[in-house]
Amino acid sequence: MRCITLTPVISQTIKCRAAVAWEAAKPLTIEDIEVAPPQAHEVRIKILYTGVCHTDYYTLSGKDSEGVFPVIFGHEGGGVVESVGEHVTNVAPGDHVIPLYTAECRECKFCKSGKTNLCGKVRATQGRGLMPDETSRFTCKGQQLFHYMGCSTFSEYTGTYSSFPVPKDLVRPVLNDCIISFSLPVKSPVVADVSVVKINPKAKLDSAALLGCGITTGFGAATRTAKVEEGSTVGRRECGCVGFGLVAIFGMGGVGLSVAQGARLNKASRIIAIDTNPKKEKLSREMGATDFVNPLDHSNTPIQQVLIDMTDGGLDYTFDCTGNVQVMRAALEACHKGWGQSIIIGVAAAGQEISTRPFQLVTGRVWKGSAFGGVKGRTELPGLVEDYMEGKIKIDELITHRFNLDDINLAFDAMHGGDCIRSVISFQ
Ligand SMILES: NC(=O)C1=CN([C@@H]2O[C@H](COP(=O)(O)OP(=O)(O)OC[C@H]3O[C@@H](n4cnc5c(N)ncnc54)[C@H](OP(=O)(O)O)[C@@H]3O)[C@@H](O)[C@H]2O)C=CC1
Ligand SMILES: N[C@@H](CCC(=O)N[C@@H](CSC=O)C(=O)NCC(=O)O)C(=O)O
Ligand SMILES: [Zn+2]
Ligand SMILES: [Zn+2]
Repeated sequence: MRCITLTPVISQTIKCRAAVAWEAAKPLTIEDIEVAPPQAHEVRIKILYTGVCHTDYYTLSGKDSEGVFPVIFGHEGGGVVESVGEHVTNVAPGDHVIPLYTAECRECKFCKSGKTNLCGKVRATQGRGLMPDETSRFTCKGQQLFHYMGCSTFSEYTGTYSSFPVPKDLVRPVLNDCIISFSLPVKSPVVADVSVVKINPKAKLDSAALLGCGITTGFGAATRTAKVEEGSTVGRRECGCVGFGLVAIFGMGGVGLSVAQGARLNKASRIIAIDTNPKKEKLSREMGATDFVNPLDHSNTPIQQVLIDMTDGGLDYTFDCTGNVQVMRAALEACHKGWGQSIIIGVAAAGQEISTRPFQLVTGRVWKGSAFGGVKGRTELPGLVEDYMEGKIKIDELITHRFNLDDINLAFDAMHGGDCIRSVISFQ
C-alpha cells in the first residue's frame, strides 16, 4: 500500500467580469459575475486571452439545437490555473493551460478505441451547459448562467472539469486539519484530467489560445482526419498534377487556412483554396494554397465541375470549412471517383441536412467528418504548441483583430466585415 497526500486548496467565490449572452441574437453584455470555487475534479482558470470562433456566433444566433441561455460563450482560450478542487493532480495553480471542449479522459470506450478523439466522459452535461454534477459555477444578479462547450472563455475566470473521479472503493480519506490523505493501492489507476491541458509556459498565450479550436481543427483535419498524402508520381494526371496529393478547401477563414497549413506540411502537390471573398486569396497563398478560385467568377458552371476540370477528374481530398450544406455537397462531388475523400468540418444550423446522389458514394467517394481536427487534446495539444513555437504552425499571421473584453461585440461584427480571420480578446 502506497500513500499519496493531496492538499486541497481552500478557495473562495470570485467576483469578476464576463461577457454574458442573456438571449439569442442579442449583443453580449459585460456583467459582474460570481464564479464558485472548483469542486472535486475541477479547475478554475484565470483566462488571459480568448479567440472568437464562428461557432460562438453560430450558437449566439440561436441556430444551435444545443444552445441554452443565459450563457457565457467562448471556447478558444488560454489562461493560468488559479485554483483546483480535490483530486486534481495533472494541473496546479500557476500552470499555463488551454481548456478543452473535446475532453480526453483516457478511460471511456471512445478514448480507448484508438479510432476517435471524441470522449464520452463529460459530453452529455457539457452539451446542456452544465458541469458533470449537473450544476453551474456561474451566477449573475442571483441568476444561474450556463457554461458553453465546457470552456466559457469569455469570462475573466472560468471553471472547467478536470479529473477523472477517483473510484470510491480505492479511496480512504483521512481528515487531519486541512490535510486529507488518500490511501491508494499501488495498482490504482492514475487520476487523469479530462478537459484542460497544461502547455509550455514560454508559448505566447494570445496565439496559443487559438489552438483551443480553429487552428487545431483545420490543421488536424488535414493531418489527422484526412491524413493528406504527399503528392507522388504514381497518380500523375493528364492535367500535370502529381497525385495523390490534390486538395481543395472550401471557406478560407481561420479553419480553412489551417487546413491549408496542414496540407502543405504533408506535402500536398496542389492546394486549391475556394472562397467567395477575393480578399482571402493573399493569406490563402501565404498559408500554402497554390490556386485560388472564387465560385462567383464561375457563375455558369457548378464549382464542383470547375474543380474537376482543373484536376483531370477531381480532388483526392476536399474540406468544407463553411458550414453551408450546398457547399458540402459540392465538396463531395468535386472528389475523384474511386478514392476522393471529403471532410466536413463546418457546423450547419439545426434542421439543415446534406444530400447527394448515392451514386457518388457507390463510385468510391467518401464522406467523413472531423471534430477538433481529430486531435486528442491532452495528448497532442502540447506538441502542437511546440510546433507553433518552432514555426511549423502559423498563428500570429491569422490574428487580424484585437479587442478588450468591453469591445467583444466588435469582434462579432468584424467576423462579417470580410477582412477578419481571428479576433483575440485580451483580459489584461
Ligand atoms: N468541426 C469542428 O471541430 C469545428 C468547426 N468549426 C466550423 O467551421 C466553420 C469555419 O469556421 P471559421 O473558419 O471560424 O469561419 P469563418 O467565417 O472565418 O470562415 C468561413 C469562410 O467561408 C467563406 N464562405 C462562405 N460561404 C462560402 C461559399 N459558398 N463558398 C466558399 N466560401 C464561402 C466565408 O466568406 P465570408 O467571410 O465572406 O462569409 C469565410 O471566408 C464554421 O462553420 C465553424 O462553426 C469551427 C471550429 C471547429
Ligand atoms: N452544439 C452543436 C455542435 C456543433 C459541433 O459540431 N461542434 C464541433 C465543434 S465546433 C467548434 O467550434 C464538435 O466538436 N462537435 C463534436 C461534438 O461532440 O460536439 C450542434 O448541435 O450543432
Ligand atoms: Zn470553435
Ligand atoms: Zn473519454
